[in-house]
Amino acid sequence: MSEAILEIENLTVDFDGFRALNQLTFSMEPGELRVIIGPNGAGKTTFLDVITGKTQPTTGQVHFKGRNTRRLAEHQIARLGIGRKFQTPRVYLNLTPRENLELSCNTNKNVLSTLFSRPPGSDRQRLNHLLEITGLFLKGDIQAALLSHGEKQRLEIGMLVAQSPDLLLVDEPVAGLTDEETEQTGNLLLSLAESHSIIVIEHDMEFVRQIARKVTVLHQGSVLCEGSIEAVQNDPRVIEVYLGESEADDHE
Ligand SMILES: Nc1ncnc2c1ncn2[C@@H]1O[C@H](COP(=O)(O)OP(=O)(O)OP(=O)(O)O)[C@@H](O)[C@H]1O
Repeated sequence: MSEAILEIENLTVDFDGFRALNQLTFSMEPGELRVIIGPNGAGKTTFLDVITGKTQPTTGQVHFKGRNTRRLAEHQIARLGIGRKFQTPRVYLNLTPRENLELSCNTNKNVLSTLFSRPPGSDRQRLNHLLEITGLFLKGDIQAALLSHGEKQRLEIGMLVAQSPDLLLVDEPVAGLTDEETEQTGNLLLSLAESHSIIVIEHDMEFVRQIARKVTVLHQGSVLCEGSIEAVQNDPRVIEVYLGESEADDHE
């Protein structure tokens, strides 16, 4: 078995006395596409926040590619090879998808030099490849403002990939998307999974079924169970946790 790309031991995060993560232990192999689910407040976002260095754990360790990230700042962790996609797309709306991707490929360049110089051949090939895998090749030269919400989401995933991270963290990528856009985003993540390790947080179970190989269920800041989507959905502990949540919703 190869060395884990991400190894997390006994992670605890306390916010003013509230325990958001509780002795959480998690491990992931290189090349895995792991989906994390869990009811509201289970700690999913906090989990990503600790991996990226945005939140410091109260206790516990995160090792990325064998390196303890404890004393590293957010930008240093990003540079080690962790890229994060937030829920809302953050693309430059007045630039084209191609220009957005080019800026991300070369973070040393600024907007003006990107707009006024032609990229060398190898970069052009890479940009074309990114436009192809995100399904934006035919829209590569229109203003990004004209893209649909789903296309903007895929563009932002492409921008993340342009920075060549080893591990992609993707938070609720299909919230607010149509069924067709959801499927396209799923296909994009599946094709990226051939060459990246990916963690996806998602509530949409249809989408989870489309992409998931292994699912981790979080509950009250700890791992409740892990396994295939079928195993997890039939696990009585998971059923109980989700039933409890929908009963609470009914009483709101
Ligand atoms: N900065 C903070 N200060 C205090 N409590 C916080 C803070 N951040 C998160 N929490 C609490 O920690 C718990 C876990 O939050 P988190 O956002 O990680 O859950 P989640 O699983 O991502 O939930 P959701 O699915 O609703 O996004 C929640 O009860 C939340 O209110």
